Order: sequence, then C-alpha cells, then structure tokens
Amino acid sequence: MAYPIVLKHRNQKVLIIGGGAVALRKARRLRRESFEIIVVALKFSRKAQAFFKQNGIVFVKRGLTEEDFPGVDLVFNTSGNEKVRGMIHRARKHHKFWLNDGCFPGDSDFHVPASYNQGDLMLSVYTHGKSPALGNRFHEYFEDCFGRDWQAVLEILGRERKRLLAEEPSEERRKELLRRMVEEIPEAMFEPGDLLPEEKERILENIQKAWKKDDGNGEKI
Ligand SMILES: C[C@@]1(CC(=O)O)c2cc3[nH]c(cc4nc(cc5[nH]c(cc(n2)[C@H]1CCC(=O)O)[C@@](C)(CC(=O)O)[C@@H]5CCC(=O)O)C(CC(=O)O)=C4CCC(=O)O)c(CCC(=O)O)c3CC(=O)O
Ligand SMILES: NC(=O)C1=CN([C@@H]2O[C@H](COP(=O)(O)OP(=O)(O)OC[C@H]3O[C@@H](n4cnc5c(N)ncnc54)[C@H](O)[C@@H]3O)[C@@H](O)[C@H]2O)C=CC1
Repeated sequence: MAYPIVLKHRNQKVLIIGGGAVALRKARRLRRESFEIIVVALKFSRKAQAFFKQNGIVFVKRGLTEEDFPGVDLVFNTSGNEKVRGMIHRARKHHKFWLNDGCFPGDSDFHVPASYNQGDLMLSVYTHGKSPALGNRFHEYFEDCFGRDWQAVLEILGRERKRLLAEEPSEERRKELLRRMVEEIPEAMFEPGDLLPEEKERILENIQKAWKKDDGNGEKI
C-alpha cells in the first residue's frame, strides 16, 4: 500500500537522469513548483532540450557520475539503464535522497500519480502501478467534468475558514460551520457544462451566507 502526501517546494535540489519523454514529463510538473533542477543524460530528445532551454533548467549531456549525487534531495531516474541503477544503489549508502525510478518501480521511495490541477484544487489518481494509462484516462474525465471555477469557491472557503479559526473558539462549532458551507455547494458545480455568470454568483453568495443561517436551535450564527 502507499501513503498519499503532497510535496511542497522548498527549493529542493532535484536530479533527473535521462533526456527522453519520461524525463520531460517529470520535469514539466516539477518546474511548476520551482525546484532546483539538473538533468543529466547521454542524449536529449529535441522536445526535452527545447523545454529545458526555455525554462532555464540546467541540462548536461554526459553519462551519470557519482559526483551528481551529493546535496541532491530528489532523484528521478528515467534512464532504464542497469549501470545507472547500480550507481544509484551505491550512492544511497552515502547520500540521503528520495528516489523515483520510472523503469524499476520497486526501487522507488515514492511514485507520481496522474493529477489534474485547477487553481488550488488538485485531483489525483494512483493505481499502484497496475495501469498508469488508467490514471491518465481519469485525468481526461476530470478535465471534462470539473470545468467549474473551483478557485473562486476555494477562495471563499479558505478565507472563511481562516476567519473562523481566528474568531470561533469552539472546535465543534467551527467544524459545523465549515461543513455547512461545503454542503451549500450545489450538484451543478460537479457536473459538465458551463454555468451562467449569474448562477455562479448565486452559488458563491450562498456559500458565503451558509454559516450565517439559523443553526436550528433558534440561534443566529
Ligand atoms: C510506477 C510509475 C512511476 C512512478 O513511480 O512515478 C509508473 C511506471 C511505469 N509507467 C509505464 C508506462 C506508462 N506510463 C504512462 C503515464 C504516466 N505514468 C505515470 C506514473 C507512473 N508510471 C507510476 C505509477 C502510477 C500509477 O500506478 O497510477 C503518470 C501518472 C505520472 C508521471 O509519470 O508523471 C503518467 C500519466 C499522467 C500524465 O500523463 O501526466 C503511460 C501513458 C502514456 O504515456 O500516455 C504509460 C504507457 C501505458 C501503460 O503502461 O499504462 C511503465 C511501463 C514502461 C514500459 O512499457 O516499458 C512503467 C514501469 C513499470 O510499470 O514497470
Ligand atoms: N514511468 C513512466 O511513466 C514510464 C516509464 N517508461 C520507462 O522509462 C524509461 C525512459 O523512457 P523514455 O524517456 O521514453 O526513454 P528514452 O530512451 O528516450 O530515455 C532514456 C534516457 O536515459 C539516458 N541514459 C541512458 N543511460 C544513461 C547514463 N548512463 N547516463 C545518463 N543518461 C543515460 C538516455 O540518454 C536517454 O536520454 C524506459 O525505460 C521506459 O521503459 C516508459 C513510459 C512511461
């Protein structure tokens, strides 16, 4: 089994081994989070090379060496090469880094799920290596079905939550109020198709008003 965590960027140093399609895919997602990336490969595809250049990612055309490991926090191995695998294995005895191996998943410390981001909302699918392609398929499904402006909803929920954490001393009460706001989100937010601007406005207003409703005990909250 696996434990899902979200990695925050803290300028971690990342080493990507390989310059093909898989290395490019890993770099694309890392780039967004602004890590310090270095890519080492014997050969680079045109696409990968262009992306690294455009995004100011350091890439060096040579074989991997032991000198590439000191100070590195994360390693993505996409080389599929047994020699590289052995080198990583030896480096782990002296250096502390987390490994993702795209070719030998058994060696990995962590895996990368398929994920879809819309502002601060991230939806991920992981299949325990059974079918990465299925993860990708869900990705398409999310794109179709979650076309709503979730960021606007999250802005309100985030702001009200912050306020309640600061102002409402009762944890039970806070939970109840936060739950109420989320319950106010209508099914339409989860369905395909676009919402009219006025519908969207109404939804946002209702979420905002939710915790000010009567709490059922005749009390205004
Ligand atoms: C263990 C893992 C690596 C890890 O540790 O992270 C892994 C391993 C392997 N993938 C292989 C194949 C493919 N991988 C993809 C696509 C993705 N693969 C991703 C994750 C993962 N892939 C992790 C498990 C995740 C899980 O289980 O859910 C995604 C989600 C994220 C990402 O890679 O960034 C990204 C999709 C999202 C996106 O596009 O953003 C496609 C589809 C395509 O290319 O269109 C194919 C071809 C179809 C197929 O095989 O399904 C092979 C066999 C290679 C061979 O045939 O030799 C191996 C090695 C093995 O299985 O041994
Ligand atoms: N994790 C995943 O999602 C997927 C993994 N794979 C596997 O990932 C591997 C990579 O796939 P692609 O990027 O398409 O292949 P690729 O052949 O384009 O890339 C491999 C890269 O590793 C480099 N390399 C090999 N030996 C090296 C060394 N000693 N030092 C430095 N660089 C070295 C090559 O120069 C090349 O740039 C394959 O083994 C494939 O089976 C394939 C598809 C998806």
